[in-house]
Amino acid sequence: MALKVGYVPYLHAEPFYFDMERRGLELVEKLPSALAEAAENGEIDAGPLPLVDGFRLQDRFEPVSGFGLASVQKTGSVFLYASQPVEALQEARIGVMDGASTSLWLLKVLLQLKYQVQPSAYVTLQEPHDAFLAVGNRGLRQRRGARGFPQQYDLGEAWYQWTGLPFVFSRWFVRRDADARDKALLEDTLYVALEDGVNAMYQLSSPREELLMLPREVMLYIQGFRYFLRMTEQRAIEQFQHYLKQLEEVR
Ligand SMILES: C=C(O[C@@H]1C=C(C(=O)O)C=C[C@H]1O)C(=O)O
Repeated sequence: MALKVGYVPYLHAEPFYFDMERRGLELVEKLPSALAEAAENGEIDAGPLPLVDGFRLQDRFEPVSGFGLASVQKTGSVFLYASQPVEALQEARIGVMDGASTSLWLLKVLLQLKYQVQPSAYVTLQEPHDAFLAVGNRGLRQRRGARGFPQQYDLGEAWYQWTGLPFVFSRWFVRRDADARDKALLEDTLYVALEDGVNAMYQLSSPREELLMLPREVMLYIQGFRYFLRMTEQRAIEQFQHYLKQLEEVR
């Protein structure tokens, strides 16, 4: 049986899927925030799970080598837009775009521990809000700003300025009891992704109209990510876990 793989419909995730359908893997579209549940209830066997969700699924899912997604110095698509400077967001209501999971925890860590402000609530975008978190392709489309919210912060950049580290958003996981040959196939398609998937994004000849991006902008955006997690990214994960623990303690 072909593995069912969670497909995140974001531009920066496209390299991962470059070789998958051709090799017989079945893609199931999911926002990052829906991947963990889909993994738990058997809708998918593998996928780039948000870092925070990966922590709690480790008994049934194992990492696929070092594959994952990290921003190096900034994301270009994970933004907080605010009506006032971030230091003034004490008691503010923060809207959160569908899809956010680890990025929401990154926002909480930054607000409470870096900027020392405690918002009053995290709400949906349909409810009134003083600031909001944008991710994925909607974040990309709004990269030049959001009307009514003059302050804009790239969360990957805020994290990098604070820690000097990249930020890890997701890691590839596969069901521990999946067939060994299926696991090997998945891993191999991800190695192809690292080379050919990323290269394909560097060699686009036409603009991505829906995202208002020229080929060169796509290239620069993709260059801002790492698709394989090494020592520095591992240290970044540990640093983030340390802050998540601190967040629990101050609550
Ligand atoms: C870098 C981004 O991060 C995405 C957001 C994630 C999350 O919030 O859990 C997980 C993986 C990424 O696909 C983005 O949205 O641009």
